[in-house]
Amino acid sequence: MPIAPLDILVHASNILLLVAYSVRDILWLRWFAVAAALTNIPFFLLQETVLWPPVMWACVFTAINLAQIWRIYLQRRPVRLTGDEQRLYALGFDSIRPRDFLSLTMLGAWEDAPEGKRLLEAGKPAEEVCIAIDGTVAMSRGGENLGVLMPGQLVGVTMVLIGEPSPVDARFATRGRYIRWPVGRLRVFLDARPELRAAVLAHVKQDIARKLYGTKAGVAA
Ligand SMILES: Nc1ncnc2c1ncn2[C@@H]1O[C@@H]2COP(=O)(O)O[C@H]2[C@H]1O
Repeated sequence: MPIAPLDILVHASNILLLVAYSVRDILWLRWFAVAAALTNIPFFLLQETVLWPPVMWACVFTAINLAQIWRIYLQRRPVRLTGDEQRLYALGFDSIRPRDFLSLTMLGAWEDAPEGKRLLEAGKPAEEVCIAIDGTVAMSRGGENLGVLMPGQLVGVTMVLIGEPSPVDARFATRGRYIRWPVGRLRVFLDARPELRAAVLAHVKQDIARKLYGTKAGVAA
């Protein structure tokens, strides 16, 4: 059976669609789907009576696929961390994927701290969890010095976990720089991302264990 020249477009389009359904990467699937639709459109346009409905639907599918392709490229962009983020990442967050880590830091706010800046007030609940990347944080209770937290250690996390007011004051013993996350926003954010939540909780457990046993990254008296 001879193949009409215009029918070649339909065959080519369906072969492209076949390839689209065979690939495993969603990005390639969408590119082949776009190619299939664009190959098919001239077939409908070149009929004696132009077949507008399939042309219109092919355009709709192509637009959706192109928008999704754009989104996938944005998601797959290499992650670039700022100086602060790189420093924090190196301070013990390297078990978290850089892209997840970036979304976590974007939720927080970076601040410079003068010496004496208070992060926790005895008797008040911790509303924020903080981590210094520079400077040390001294803890005290009733004037008694309880030790210092080093850069990379969480400040306020045990209070957040047990839901009780802080028994200690925590203040920067030196000038420093730190990131802070409001507890409420952090909870909502992590509840929607179970994998990242598990990774963050693993990090929290390690942090608490180090504080408990006073390892080199733990509380220094
Ligand atoms: N009674 C205490 N004695 C010594 N350190 C404490 C005491 N209570 C709390 N801390 C420390 O103070 C820190 C405040 O931040 P975290 O809750 O992350 O972890 C807390 C502990 O490391």
